[in-house]
Amino acid sequence: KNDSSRLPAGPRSLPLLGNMLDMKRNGHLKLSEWAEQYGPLFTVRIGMTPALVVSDAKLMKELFGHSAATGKFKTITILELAKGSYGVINTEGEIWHEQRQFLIRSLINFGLGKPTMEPWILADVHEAIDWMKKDMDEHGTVEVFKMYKVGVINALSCIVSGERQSKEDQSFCHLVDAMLEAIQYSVKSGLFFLYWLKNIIPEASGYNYLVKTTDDLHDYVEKLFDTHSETFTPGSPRDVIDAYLEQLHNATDPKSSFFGANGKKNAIGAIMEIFEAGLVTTSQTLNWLTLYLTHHPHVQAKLHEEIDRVVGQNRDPSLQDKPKMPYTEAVIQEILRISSVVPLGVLHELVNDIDFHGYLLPKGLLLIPNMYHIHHDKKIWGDAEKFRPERFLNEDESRVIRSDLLVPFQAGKRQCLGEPLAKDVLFLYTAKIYQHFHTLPDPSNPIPNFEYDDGCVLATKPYRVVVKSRC
Ligand code: HEM
Repeated sequence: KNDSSRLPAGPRSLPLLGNMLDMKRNGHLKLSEWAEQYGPLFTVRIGMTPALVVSDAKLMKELFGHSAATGKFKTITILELAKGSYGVINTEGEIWHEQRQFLIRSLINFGLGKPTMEPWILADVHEAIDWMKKDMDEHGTVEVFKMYKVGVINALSCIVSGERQSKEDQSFCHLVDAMLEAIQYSVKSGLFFLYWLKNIIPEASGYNYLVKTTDDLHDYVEKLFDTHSETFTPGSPRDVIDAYLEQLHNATDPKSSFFGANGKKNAIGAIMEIFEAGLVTTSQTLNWLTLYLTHHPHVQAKLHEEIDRVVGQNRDPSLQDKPKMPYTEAVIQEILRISSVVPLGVLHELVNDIDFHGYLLPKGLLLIPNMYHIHHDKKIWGDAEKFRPERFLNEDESRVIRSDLLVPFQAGKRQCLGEPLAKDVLFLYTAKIYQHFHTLPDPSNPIPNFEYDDGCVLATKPYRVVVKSRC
């Protein structure tokens, strides 16, 4: 039954475009404004399609935990990025379930939470430190984002293909970057939500660019796959790609999502998604971290004090130090809250009608998790716009408070599967970079700019900092 009359009220919308004009720039701020006006559940229209906006963490967890909420909104990225609905992010139903379980298992088998992972990540941080010193000597300031991106892509590559990218050859990083840039552009142009724009303005909407960058990344990953298959020995997988090859090799049931040509498409889709979903989110979180720490010297000083006390200067930080470093953890949690790099999460679509808090939510309804609002709601956080890690510490600052209201990885059945990896990378980078450096404002640009480039991901404006060695 498709009865949208039982949806909660929301702002008035235009025919054909719905509320898209209001949401075109900084849509998350508009949705936050509407949440103040209409409350935790309200309806907007993406083009002609109704979407329920959920602006309360508890309701969001409840709704996204429902199995009917595991469908996906068919954005341009779903239709183009994995060349159809393949992989994990872009699939639904049995295929999604099978692929998600397999990817989680493979990530665990090849690194996640394993002692082998830590030296890989630390090797990249050491390299980032050398780069920063070099950049500093040559230019007097450093663009940290460049280093963070290379480091994160290497951490992901180690698990996926067992290889690190050489710092001289950043071709893979550029491919992922170009595709992510194309997605950001498609959000700004409206194409991301209004797929039909591709037929009217394929160039101006960024459609042609999106197809090209997606094809380039797809071809690169496919080649990686094919090269792996030349040296792969069944029964001895070396990394995530080998694990897929093994699974494809053993798939005999034509109904399996690992079988035949579709099996390979799912595998390539999933590998592309690890980089698409993991790179920009994690590296932008680190980028925000350095921006905030640089312009909040008292927070940086407290972080330095904790690192010096627990780790000292004679060894690398380790994940085992985490429980003894509540301030470092609180800084990371506060960055995840204040930057909200994925401000509206990923849009889902209901696969069945459901009753929810007195409303009949129809099949096909889009679901928007208003995470930015949840993280910036003054009723919850008080001084929400202030960077204050202490909000995540108990009174004597000896223990981290884990808040149910912090939901950067979304919630429910499709919650980010890279969360543990992202958290390890964030911890080791923060502890190692700030063990080694003070970061200070660029003297030629000393006023902090916390504005962002809008899109699926909130990116900092480009900035540079001065780094000063502490050892
Ligand atoms: C700070 C870093 C990260 C943030 C903020 C983040 C955030 C998110 C969010 C909001 C979702 C949507 C969940 C949903 O649809 O319910 C998601 C999904 C996903 N993320 Fe992450 N992510 C991060 C890092 C990573 C990393 C490092 C990986 C790599 C393994 C990754 C892989 C994925 C995948 C494969 C999905 C799709 C899950 C599914 O549809 O079942 N993410 N992420």
